[in-house]
Amino acid sequence: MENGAARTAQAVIVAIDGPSGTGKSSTSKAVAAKLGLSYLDTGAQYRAITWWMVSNDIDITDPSAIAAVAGKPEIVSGTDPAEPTITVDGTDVAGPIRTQEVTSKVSAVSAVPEVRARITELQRALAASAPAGIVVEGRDIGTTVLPDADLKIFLTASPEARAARRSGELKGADINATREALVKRDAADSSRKTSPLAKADDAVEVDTSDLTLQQVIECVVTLVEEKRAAA
Ligand SMILES: Nc1ncnc2c1ncn2[C@@H]1O[C@H](COP(=O)(O)OP(=O)(O)O)[C@@H](O)[C@H]1O
Ligand SMILES: Nc1ccn([C@@H]2O[C@H](COP(=O)(O)OP(=O)(O)O)[C@@H](O)[C@H]2O)c(=O)n1
Repeated sequence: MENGAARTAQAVIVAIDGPSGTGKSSTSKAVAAKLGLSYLDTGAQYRAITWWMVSNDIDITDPSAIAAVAGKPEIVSGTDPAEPTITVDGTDVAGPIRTQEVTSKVSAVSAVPEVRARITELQRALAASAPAGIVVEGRDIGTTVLPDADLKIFLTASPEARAARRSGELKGADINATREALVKRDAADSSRKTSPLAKADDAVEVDTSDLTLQQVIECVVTLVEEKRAAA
């Protein structure tokens, strides 16, 4: 990727991918804050376009109906890791994109190629304009969105660990139901035709099942610092 005029000499692009509950958001935010980088949660963008589809009564079982309106909503992401924001047509949707309804529909919407093309364009533009560099987290960042990233990390964790973390967040949620929903979403995200959830060949895989969040953050910070020192 070409560095724009506004970027520093050491601008660094970090791609963090992996399934739900592996620690992508928490790790990416903390690493970006610690290193003075921007931060982009690409899952929030797919959730935002899904929220718009649901709010506008688009039939999400019909990929052509989704494709026909994929260009309509204006999705804007704020990339400060201390205060990430997401708006759709000027409305703050940080809360509404986390509902059970959006979570259960996001894989179907994000499988539509026109949706991916639109969102990928936004992601590349944000990465190219981040002054000191950026940590971008998602499912296809290292493979498709930013294949020339300076560092690629693929986070994994057992379904049990991931379900325990998620049901800790969703107070009172049944752990088995949470686990099943996660595994189902992983399968949908991994099996779609257009840029599925996958580890890039040159990504460093980190199994976070038995690591604390702090250990994962330190591991990624060290990897970024090593890359910078070698550049
Ligand atoms: N290594 C870890 N050990 C324990 N809990 C973790 C770890 N990493 C993340 N968490 C917790 O698990 C939950 C899901 O993490 P999150 O960063 O949102 O994952 P993802 O973005 O991959 O879905 C959060 O509540 C987070 O605090
Ligand atoms: N780069 C990305 C990021 C998310 N997504 C989709 O968006 C959904 C929500 O992503 P997320 O990161 O918010 O999910 P959680 O891991 O936070 O539950 C995923 O299940 C994918 O369907 C994607 O297709 N590509």
